[in-house]
Amino acid sequence: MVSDTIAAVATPAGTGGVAVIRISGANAKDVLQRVFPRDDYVPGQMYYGSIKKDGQLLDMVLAVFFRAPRSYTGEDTAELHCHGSAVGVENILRYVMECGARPAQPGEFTRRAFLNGKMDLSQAEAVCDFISASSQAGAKASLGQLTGRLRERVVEFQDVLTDALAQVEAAVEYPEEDLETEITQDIRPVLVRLKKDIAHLADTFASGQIAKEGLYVAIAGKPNVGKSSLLNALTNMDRAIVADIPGTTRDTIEQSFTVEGIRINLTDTAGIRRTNDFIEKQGVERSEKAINESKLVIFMLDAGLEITEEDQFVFKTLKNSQVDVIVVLNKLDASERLSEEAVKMEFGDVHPVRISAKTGLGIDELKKRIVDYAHMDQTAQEGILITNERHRHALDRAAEQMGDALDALDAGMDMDCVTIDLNGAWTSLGEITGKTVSEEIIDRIFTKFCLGK
Ligand SMILES: Nc1nc2c(c(=O)[nH]1)N(C=O)[C@@H](CNc1ccc(C(=O)N[C@@H](CCC(=O)O)C(=O)O)cc1)CN2
Ligand SMILES: Nc1nc2c(ncn2[C@@H]2O[C@H](COP(=O)(O)OP(=O)(O)OP(=O)(O)O)[C@@H](O)[C@H]2O)c(=O)[nH]1
Ligand SMILES: [Mg+2]
Repeated sequence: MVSDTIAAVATPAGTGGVAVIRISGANAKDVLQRVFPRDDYVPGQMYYGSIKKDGQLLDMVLAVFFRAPRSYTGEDTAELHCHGSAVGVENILRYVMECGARPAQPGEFTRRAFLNGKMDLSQAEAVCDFISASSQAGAKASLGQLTGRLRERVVEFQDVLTDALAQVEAAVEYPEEDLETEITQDIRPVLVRLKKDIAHLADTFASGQIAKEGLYVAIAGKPNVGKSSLLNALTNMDRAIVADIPGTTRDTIEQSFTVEGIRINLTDTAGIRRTNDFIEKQGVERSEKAINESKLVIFMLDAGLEITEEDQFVFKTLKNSQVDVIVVLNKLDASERLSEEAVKMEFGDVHPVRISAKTGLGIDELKKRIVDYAHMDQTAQEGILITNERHRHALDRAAEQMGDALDALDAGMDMDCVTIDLNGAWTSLGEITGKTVSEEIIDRIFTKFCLGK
């Protein structure tokens, strides 16, 4: 494959300790030779020296050359490790372009790595996810994929399919030998098992989403129960205005924090109640929207008050939106008029967390309850978590096609039908590794990358 030579700054824009310029393509060595002349470069060895243009010093740098295919992209690649000066880097990059490279497009280095077989599509996507990970859990999930664990699993699935297909094809080819019954008996359990494994992997998407994006949690309750105080206590910030006036919070307030490496995206909402106030009404609508967009809602009650119609109104809203709920009894530092029994009588078999947003009592326990919830649907197999909608879709589709194949088998349909479904499942799986995706999809994936990657 002939490819032109691309270059870009691989490190973030601006001032830094060191900035790296990366050059990749058939002419990478020529370009390097011109900006950083040497007799030869031992691949992988770093050399210290100057970059001079028309006798004028641009920077003192470290340079390294990697020979194809032993590089990140699989092409000849050179790197210039410059001082992290915005002006200096600009000068060197311009010089590199003048010496025969052209600016790389976003994701173009990794795209070349993919096209040269250095990694599959799931690994390339994981590179992007790892860079933008905002929590330990997200970093861990993407790093697992980056090292090829998802690819290996998918290839395992495909190998099973390939074997099954070979057997089915034997039955098609020698119909007179009545192999069909025998083969059906042989492969049926294998296919059932495979379908289950594929579906199981797809199911890790719920946990994968939490790892990647964080868990979306809203705080809901009638006005003045202490929702904003709880947002401040959980995030350890003075983020939301707190006042002893019902209806203080008008708009939703979002703030993220992490517990045990899991990102929690918390939304404080306006107290929900029936109101004729125009602004408050819109606040309530936004609260309902925030609740619908959350997986988990902290339903807050004031322990100093009996349950009121307003509390029941909030609870009804939560029931309607079918979110999971943690009930919290707040203001326990002040008084306790509301008993746990009364709460259970009203709202069912909940285990309220007893807190004081003011003193911090019970906040750690509440955090633990939230983290336990995040771990609840942990169905990870061998630590692989699906974090990408595209991958989940492909797995769902493959599981569906496996189901179709089994139905065809059980209905005693023509073996050709089984072959079509199994081939379909194989193709769906191939979308994850990139074996069976269109150019457009590959384009779409790589243009989302950052420049220099
Ligand atoms: N300076 C620098 N640091 C970096 C990168 C880079 O491109 N440059 N990477 C970019 O993302 C990551 C490391 N990824 C890399 C992956 C493969 C190869 C590579 O040269 N592979 C060859 C040879 C392996 C070997 O010598 O054992 C190969 O696969 O054949 C280099 C970097 C993170 N750190
Ligand atoms: N004693 C005590 N007071 C609290 C506690 N939490 C909140 N408060 C007080 O209750 C009042 C209302 O608190 P907020 O946090 O503004 O309540 P809110 O639910 O956000 O109210 P709205 O935004 O109006 O819906 C304030 O005066 C807080 O100081 C608590 O744990 N104990
Ligand atoms: Mg508030």
